Amino acid sequence: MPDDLAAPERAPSFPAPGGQLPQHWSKCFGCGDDQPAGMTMTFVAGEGLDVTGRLEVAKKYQGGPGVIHGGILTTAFDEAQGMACMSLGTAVVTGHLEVDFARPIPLGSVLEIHARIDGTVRRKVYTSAEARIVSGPTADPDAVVATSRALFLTVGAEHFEKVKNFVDGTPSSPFETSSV
Ligand SMILES: CCCCCCCC/C=C\CCCCCCCC(=O)SCCNC(=O)CCNC(=O)[C@H](O)C(C)(C)COP(=O)(O)OP(=O)(O)OC[C@H]1O[C@@H](n2cnc3c(N)ncnc32)[C@H](O)[C@@H]1OP(=O)(O)O
Repeated sequence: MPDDLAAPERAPSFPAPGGQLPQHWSKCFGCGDDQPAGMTMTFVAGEGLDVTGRLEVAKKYQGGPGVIHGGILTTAFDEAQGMACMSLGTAVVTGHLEVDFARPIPLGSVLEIHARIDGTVRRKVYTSAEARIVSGPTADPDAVVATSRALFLTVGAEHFEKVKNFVDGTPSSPFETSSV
């Protein structure tokens, strides 16, 4: 974490504390409602540059016997820390993300992930988050079961220009075929 972190303003477009965040993209695997395979995470704004996300740990997310797959948990952190960046009012993408898995997370549990912006340097947005099991098997809202740190980069609309024709998984341009 750099020493010269700036503390950004909360964007006026960010929901009031306790308010539900909109999906950032309906086909997103993490939060979209137009993504049948997705995790349908939901998010509530915190008091500052932070959010609390919720994930129901479905059977299909199994990695080891009875527990969440580490990649799914990593995805949940990516989504939560990205959604915290919504408080800046600009689009971001993940540059780097690391996770510490502290406790097993059983299938059937409900996770809450509290994620925040720690500060910014130019386009770099430093974030962190913790996960807790708030209901279901082994629930203990005081116990942190995993933590994450991630670096996001703010991007403009041009970042998505080259890939925008692939949103439905069917390349239409420049290849004009779905076999590519
Ligand atoms: C995703 C949809 C967003 C929709 C937006 C709606 C608005 C809502 C807002 C918010 C909600 C968002 C919710 C999202 C949740 C999910 C997010 C994901 O999963 S995103 C997919 C995975 N990530 C990628 O696909 C990136 C692929 N990588 C790239 O495109 C580039 O590498 C990119 C943009 C990350 C950086 O490339 P450069 O050319 O723009 O920037 P350079 O000049 O290389 O770096 C700028 C600074 O960042 C540092 N930097 C870059 N990458 C770094 C890294 N990996 N580690 C450390 N530093 C890094 C560099 O050292 C440089 O630092 P110095 O300013 O010079 O100090």
